[in-house]
Amino acid sequence: MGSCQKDYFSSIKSLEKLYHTEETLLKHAKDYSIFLKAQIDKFRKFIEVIQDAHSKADENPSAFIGNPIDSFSLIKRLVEDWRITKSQVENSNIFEEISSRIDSIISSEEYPTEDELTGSAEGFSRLRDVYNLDISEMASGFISGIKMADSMSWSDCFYVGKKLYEMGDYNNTQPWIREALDKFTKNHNDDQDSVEILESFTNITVAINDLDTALNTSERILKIQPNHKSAKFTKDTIEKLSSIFVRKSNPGFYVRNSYISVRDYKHYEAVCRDEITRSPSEIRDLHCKYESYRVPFLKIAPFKLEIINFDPLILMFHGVLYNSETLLLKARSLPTIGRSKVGIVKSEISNERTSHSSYVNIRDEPSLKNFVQRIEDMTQLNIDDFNSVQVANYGIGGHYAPHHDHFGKSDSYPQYHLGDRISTSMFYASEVDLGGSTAFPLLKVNVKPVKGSLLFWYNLYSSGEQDNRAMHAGCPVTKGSKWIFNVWLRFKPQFQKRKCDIEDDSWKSIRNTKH
Ligand SMILES: O=C(O)CCC(=O)C(=O)O
Ligand SMILES: [Fe+2]
Repeated sequence: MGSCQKDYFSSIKSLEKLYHTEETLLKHAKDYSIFLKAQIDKFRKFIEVIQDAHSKADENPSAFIGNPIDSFSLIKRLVEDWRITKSQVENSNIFEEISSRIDSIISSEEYPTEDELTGSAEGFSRLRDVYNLDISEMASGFISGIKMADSMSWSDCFYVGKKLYEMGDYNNTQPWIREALDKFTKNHNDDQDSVEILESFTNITVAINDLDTALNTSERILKIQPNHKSAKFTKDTIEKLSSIFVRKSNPGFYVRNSYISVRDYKHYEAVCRDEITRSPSEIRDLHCKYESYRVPFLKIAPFKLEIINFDPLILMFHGVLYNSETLLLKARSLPTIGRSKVGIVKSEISNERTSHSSYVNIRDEPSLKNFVQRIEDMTQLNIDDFNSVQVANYGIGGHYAPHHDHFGKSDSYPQYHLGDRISTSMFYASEVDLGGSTAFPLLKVNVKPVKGSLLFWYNLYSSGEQDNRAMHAGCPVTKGSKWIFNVWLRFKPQFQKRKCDIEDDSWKSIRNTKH
């Protein structure tokens, strides 16, 4: 041993040194156990929160996730919280088994992606915009005055804000971040653990130019850590700036999606909210009737027809879709259903239209023979060239911004020789719990979905000119899910069916589009 011998046992001093070494080890061990305990407490809390949510859903999971708050929380938990939990478990090296189990779920193909969380947050902002919802109310689980879910946590609200920020929707970012901060402040004391969170609040509020909030959070950080560099920098900069400029408490810029031309969009939103409606004299002559169109079969079972608008004609036929037909069309659409696209020639995914859709070839389905016949009976149009039904499904916050079903100016659409889309026949294939109506902004008409009914309208004047008054939209779905089946018939095969005016009556567009 020679010179290597430390002779600890012979030296109190040396033993004392060892004692201190062990003391340090012990401290490390304690730190480690505190860390583990904190991890376990966090983990337990995480389990409790999810367990809590699941026990409420046990009886009827589909009703539970059928509202925007719970469905957002579910996706957020899957996309964010489970990933974080997984990495915490991994780091502690203790739960390798659990980690690999979680991993196999997280990496499975069905697992929601970041895009889903983004889409869900975007739906939130749309609901708020279109229905003028109050964010605090939403965050406490209320939508349009109805209690739909438990309160959202501060981090749920923060993630909504963060996602909206990433999407460039800065105007909607601020209220969510402020709501998150309010919740965080109510439920936490400012201590060392808060610093990182307050930093995130500071960063995002600086980014959206909400400098009042950024100043508040950096001052709070400095109370906990007086030498915190970036908080100091932020505070100093804001104070310097405000000695030069008058500080605004609102974000200094306003960005929304490019398809929103503000005036028309505001008008459409007001029609969705039933804030803009027709006057009593405009609706005076509307009525319901039994209609058999001189078809012998319909004499026995006439259509229940509701006239929604006279010019342009909008009709609603009630009780014209059987459950068996709904199930069949949905089932046939499922293998190919995907995110809806817009544009006829070069169609692409857009947040103008946030639904899923696909086409089903009805000529392949002998059991849809009556369904096809019914379309002919209702529309009184020629259906020889119609072969496929578009099946579309909207989730919460899903919508279709105002648009025309006619082809616009393009002459390169499919089967051009058949002419433009003369009419739309749209079946409502589900009840929608809240929202999801079909709005005709220029006509101030807002039709609520009724399962099993068909909404019919013309997109062209009888002269064949495009009738722009028929502009329409699918208002965002607030609760539940919306299914529709679309049938578009073409102009040219109707030459013997719809009396064709020689006069170009497109001037009506100009006269009737004022609002
Ligand atoms: O969802 C709606 O109510 C409207 C759908 C629509 O306009 C379309 O699919 O072209
Ligand atoms: Fe449409």
